Amino acid sequence: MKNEEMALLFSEATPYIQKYHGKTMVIKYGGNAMINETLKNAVMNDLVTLTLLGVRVVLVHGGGPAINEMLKKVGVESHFAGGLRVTDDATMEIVQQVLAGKVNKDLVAKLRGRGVGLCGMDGQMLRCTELDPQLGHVGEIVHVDPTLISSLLDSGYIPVIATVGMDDLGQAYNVNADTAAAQIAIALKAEKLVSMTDIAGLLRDKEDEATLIPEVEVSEIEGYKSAGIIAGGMIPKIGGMADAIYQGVHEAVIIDGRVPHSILLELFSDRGSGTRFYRRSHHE
Ligand SMILES: Nc1ncnc2c1ncn2[C@@H]1O[C@H](COP(=O)(O)OP(=O)(O)O)[C@@H](O)[C@H]1O
Ligand SMILES: CC(=O)N[C@@H](CCC(=O)OP(=O)(O)O)C(=O)O
Repeated sequence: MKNEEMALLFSEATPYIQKYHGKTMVIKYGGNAMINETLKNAVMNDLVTLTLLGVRVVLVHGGGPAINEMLKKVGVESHFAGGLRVTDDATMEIVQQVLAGKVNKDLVAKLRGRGVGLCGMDGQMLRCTELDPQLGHVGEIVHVDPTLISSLLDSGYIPVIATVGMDDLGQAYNVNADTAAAQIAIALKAEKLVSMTDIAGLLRDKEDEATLIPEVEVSEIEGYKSAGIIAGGMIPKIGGMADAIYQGVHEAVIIDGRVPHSILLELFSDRGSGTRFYRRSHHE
């Protein structure tokens, strides 16, 4: 990069650095975008950069593919309904082991001493009840207690959260990571919710990236749903985006986690990518 380009980059970033300084950002990193170690390392490096720029970063992670792999290894069959994993006792055990164990600690290890790995059971952060008896131990979040997250942020750490919650009796629940990230963002009164996934954003035709929908006004979501555009893992993702916007999170976007440094480009440049959600009355 030429010196001039470098200088331009910094001057373009300055207003954004100012805007996000001291603000809370909830970043959801989907299992499907954890393609390889190099990319995971790059994403975690970017999160450290964000904290050095004064952003209060909360990482909420998925791990669907890693759960699938382990379930296959131990011979437990798995099904999804409406984008959610049907979770019986055996599945719940694996979800807890993989999500709150391996996936969580692998990410913590890449945050160069700044990460603290937690799951929704810690500090009763994600209090759950059963969402639907047909889905088994899939949790509906009834309360988010952000105390533990806030105290870690105040101490300069990056909380790394696996979305396993529990009820008052200690029963574990499997919570979709996008749903949890949105509820956590709401409870923290976050400035921004970013979901990093393995696709360019919400597409009209999911096989064709040229059909990217760059902006969605939240009241349009129902129309997209009835047109069958939103399917599979996109269902809880879009639901989370809408909840966040309706409940006071200022910005919510889905970006392509496979693109190197997509999070830095989204936050600090004019080249916003992916799909941005907004509410008309709040649209600048
Ligand atoms: N309209 C759509 N636009 C984009 N992706 C879609 C759409 N409908 C369904 N999808 C699917 O949603 C997937 C992303 O959700 P998911 O697999 O849960 O990823 P993550 O692990 O990042 O949460 C995409 O890879 C795509 O296959
Ligand atoms: C209830 C439910 O579906 N839970 C998810 C939790 C992990 C997740 O959401 O991971 P991704 O973000 O990688 O999809 C699951 O069991 O796969």
